[in-house]
Amino acid sequence: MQLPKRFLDRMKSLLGDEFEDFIHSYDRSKHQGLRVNTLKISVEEFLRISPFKLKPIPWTKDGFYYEEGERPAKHPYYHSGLYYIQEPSAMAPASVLDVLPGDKVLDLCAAPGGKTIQLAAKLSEEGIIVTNDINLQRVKALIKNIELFGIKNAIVTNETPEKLKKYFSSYFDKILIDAPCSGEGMFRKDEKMIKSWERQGIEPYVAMQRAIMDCVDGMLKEDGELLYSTCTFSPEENEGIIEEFTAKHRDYMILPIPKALGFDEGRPQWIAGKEALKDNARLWPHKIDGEGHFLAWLKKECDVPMEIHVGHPAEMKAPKVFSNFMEENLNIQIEGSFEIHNEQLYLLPEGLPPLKGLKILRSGWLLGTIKKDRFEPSQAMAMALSYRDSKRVVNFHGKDPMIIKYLKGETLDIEGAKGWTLVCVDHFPVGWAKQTGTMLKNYYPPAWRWID
Ligand SMILES: C[S@@+](CC[C@H](N)C(=O)[O-])C[C@H]1O[C@@H](n2cnc3c(N)ncnc32)[C@H](O)[C@@H]1O
Repeated sequence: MQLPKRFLDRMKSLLGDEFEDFIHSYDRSKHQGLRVNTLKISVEEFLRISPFKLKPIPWTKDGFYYEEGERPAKHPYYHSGLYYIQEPSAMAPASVLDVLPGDKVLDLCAAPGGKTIQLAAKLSEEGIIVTNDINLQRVKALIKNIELFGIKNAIVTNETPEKLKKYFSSYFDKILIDAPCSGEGMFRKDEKMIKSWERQGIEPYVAMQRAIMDCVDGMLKEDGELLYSTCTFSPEENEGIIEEFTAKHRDYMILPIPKALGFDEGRPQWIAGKEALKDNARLWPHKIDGEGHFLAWLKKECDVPMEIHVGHPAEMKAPKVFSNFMEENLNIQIEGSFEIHNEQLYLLPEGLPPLKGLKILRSGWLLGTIKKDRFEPSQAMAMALSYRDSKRVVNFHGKDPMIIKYLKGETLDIEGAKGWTLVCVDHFPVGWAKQTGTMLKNYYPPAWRWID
């Protein structure tokens, strides 16, 4: 791999004796990881049914290395949202941020959503995750992942941090800023990053990171926590940003990130910064089985806990067509506050402030479309149900060729009682079909179809 000379010279002067080890890591192969989606399956159960040989990733309970040559994205279990494929070091930020069920969480730079899915699993369906990205194309991938992984309590926005700040004043318990960065830590994984680095360098990213960080304080509650992460080595984008932020916001304390997992200390000496920056973590490709990352974990301190009052959207009961749909097709009652946007019915998470004026692409659980007196259930609904919730289920074994036919969008010659039918692989839902009596009409979304 041809690394830029400017990059090598800088790393050599920063790392000194360590440089040789660092540079040799580029001759080793990259590591592949997957993370079990605990919203759908426990780690123990997944390990029991896993078709792959897996080895634990030390810094996250649900993450595993898989071996070279395996193709987990080409398995029906991937289509049922049982796991997300993610670079192992990228699992660290959401693993360190201490998200608890019931928290209100912001993932500010979220697309395509690897960390959102991890944070949502920690919420265990209680609380809210607002997941945002400034890039609309990337938000589309984020929405697909929200649906595939069965997340019901996400608000997906396509906004600037400045605008979000106006709506979510002192609202969040936890904020993740997985900042846009120069990507030096990803050179081994993705050589395209080298070209982009040569074109842009680090300066534009430092400016973006500063602007983003300027907005987060207003959105975090007192006593709340913030995790800042990048996948780059340059001190200006890492310790430099945290030094500046904590100098501006004296009520923030740097929390120590445990180092027993192979993580290294932050390097205040590289920017003449304060000692406390050592509590940040650096993940080095020559010290762990993963790519380069930086993590800073901060807490906003307060003396007296503050009561935050937020407005609530008007309550709306389930519309009649949806109640009829539930009665005919489900074994459960979906209850709460509903909202209809462009014929689409959503179940809203509880405790939202008024959001009129924000560019929202998903508000909670998209249940389906109301077309006059008909209700058509969504893929997002299928992916967040359990097979027990549906009155009619067709279940295929993971190795049954019929499941691939379904995932390819084909009609299946299977007889059964008429009505909406949840199609499952080993009892994990993958989508809807409509049973006509003699066959299953396929409702698997064309954009999600299996391609050989
Ligand atoms: C490192 S990537 C995020 C990866 C993501 N957290 C994940 O785990 O899948 C950084 C993201 O920040 C977004 N971004 C850049 N500037 C932003 C801004 N000012 N506000 C919000 N998002 C921004 C980019 O579009 C990009 O998707």
